[in-house]
Amino acid sequence: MSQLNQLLWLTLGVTGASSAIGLISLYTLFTKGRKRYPPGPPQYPFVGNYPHMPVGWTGKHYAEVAKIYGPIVYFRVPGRQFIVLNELEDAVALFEKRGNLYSDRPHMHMAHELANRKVTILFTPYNERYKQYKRLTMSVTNMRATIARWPVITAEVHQVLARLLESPEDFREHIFRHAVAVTVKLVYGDTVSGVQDSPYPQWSKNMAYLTNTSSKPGRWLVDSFRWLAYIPDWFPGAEFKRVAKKWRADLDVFTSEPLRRAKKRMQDGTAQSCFVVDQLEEAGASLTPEREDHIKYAAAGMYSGGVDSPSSFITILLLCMTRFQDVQRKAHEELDRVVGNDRLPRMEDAPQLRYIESIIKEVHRIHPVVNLIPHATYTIPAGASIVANIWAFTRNEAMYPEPERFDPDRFLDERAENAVDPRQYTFGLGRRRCPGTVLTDAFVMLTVASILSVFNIERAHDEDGKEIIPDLKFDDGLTSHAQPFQCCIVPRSEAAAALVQQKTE
Ligand code: HEM
Repeated sequence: MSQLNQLLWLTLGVTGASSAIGLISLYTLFTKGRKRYPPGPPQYPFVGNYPHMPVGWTGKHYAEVAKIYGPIVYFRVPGRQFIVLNELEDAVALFEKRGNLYSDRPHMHMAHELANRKVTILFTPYNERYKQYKRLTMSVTNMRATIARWPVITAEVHQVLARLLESPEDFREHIFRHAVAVTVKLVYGDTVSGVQDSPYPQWSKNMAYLTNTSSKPGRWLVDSFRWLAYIPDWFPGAEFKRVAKKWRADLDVFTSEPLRRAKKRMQDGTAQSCFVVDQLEEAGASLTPEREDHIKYAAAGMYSGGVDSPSSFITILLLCMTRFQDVQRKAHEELDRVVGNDRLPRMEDAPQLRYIESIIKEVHRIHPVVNLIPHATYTIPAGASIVANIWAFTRNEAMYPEPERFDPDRFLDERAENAVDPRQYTFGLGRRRCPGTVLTDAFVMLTVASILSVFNIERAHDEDGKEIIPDLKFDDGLTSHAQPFQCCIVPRSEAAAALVQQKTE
């Protein structure tokens, strides 16, 4: 049901009971104290800046608003306040230099309470429980642990190359399953590649949908009007409560079932070393329910974060390769020079693959997978969302001249001095910065180098034989994805295809 319909139903069914006094006090709330805050669009009575805030996580919109009101923009909607930072220095000053005050998460009632996401690391407030999750997560994703798992990642990369050879038209699904396979292997020690009826990809899809939809700004009236949470499930317009109930159940399966399976393999003596097995073994007889709970949710945080963002990123990179064929040609030249034609790329090649690395940086910049990053503050206005507009940082002309141009050379030639590596902020800033950066860099580098080493990413043709040049178009989720596009993934040579077959026979 559309938001407008929800509003109508709820207004008829419930708001009818609210008194004029309630409306007057809301209006007062909106109009008083306005001067203390940064500039922003004028607020309307009762709804504040609702009309200025599109549903969804679109950084470009807020960058446009910043052209009118300046780099720090203030918005207010009933029950919530947002300060959007459009310049990198401001985000560094708050999230990094004053991290003790700006590392909480804004409270989104639908996501946190009704769907129960408050127990998972991405949504957890900045407290002791969060610190336990982070410590456990970093034990898998730090540099040493990542290097120790290079063989696992490499074996999975060979698997995805084989899938792309078999059915290149399903490239999106293959890339998604590749991210699931790597993450599930590292976190739960279970195998996804080659298992036809593996439930892990579907659980990941459910979780990505839940994360993106439950947290969509402006999507849920209950985020602004918390009293709506108390209306009964059967009430007209209470569809959101039924949705939330389903999401709670999905979240429970997503967090509990992979752990239960790992414990079963431990009992059967077939468990492989991985995050949960190592942690449960280390705790041994002294495992408390609280510690098991921390392990369970730290694992689920990685299972969730390790799939949607990396697979979206690699898909966007393939979109860019389809569109920018000259860039792909230069990548092929580098791979032929560094890796040659008689083997597949290895992790050890990474330091020599400087052009591939600059493509990865440019893909992070041209469309950051996470456009807007919300933290919350304990300072005035307490509980307000302080949102880093990552998309706006990528369009800063002092760092990136001609920012709309896709040009990996900006990180290699004389412009490199000012071109801040976008990974410094596309993974977030400060204490909540993504714990998966090192792991992502290794995973992405080997996957991308291997795909480009074996395949040409060519443009599809329409029925008149004309090349289809895909547009750079994306959805507005918390994790943003490329809209559907066509490309043809073709082996560069028979020898390249044979290399893949040898590795996976
Ligand atoms: C292209 C790949 C990735 C991108 C662009 C990305 C981006 C992000 C961003 C922007 C945040 C929020 C940071 C903040 O609030 O300041 C985040 C959080 C997180 N990411 Fe990633 N991420 C990626 C890969 C991964 C991987 C591979 C893992 C698996 C370990 C992971 C696990 C997490 C977790 C657990 C959090 C929550 C951290 C918190 O709330 O404190 N991410 N990520």
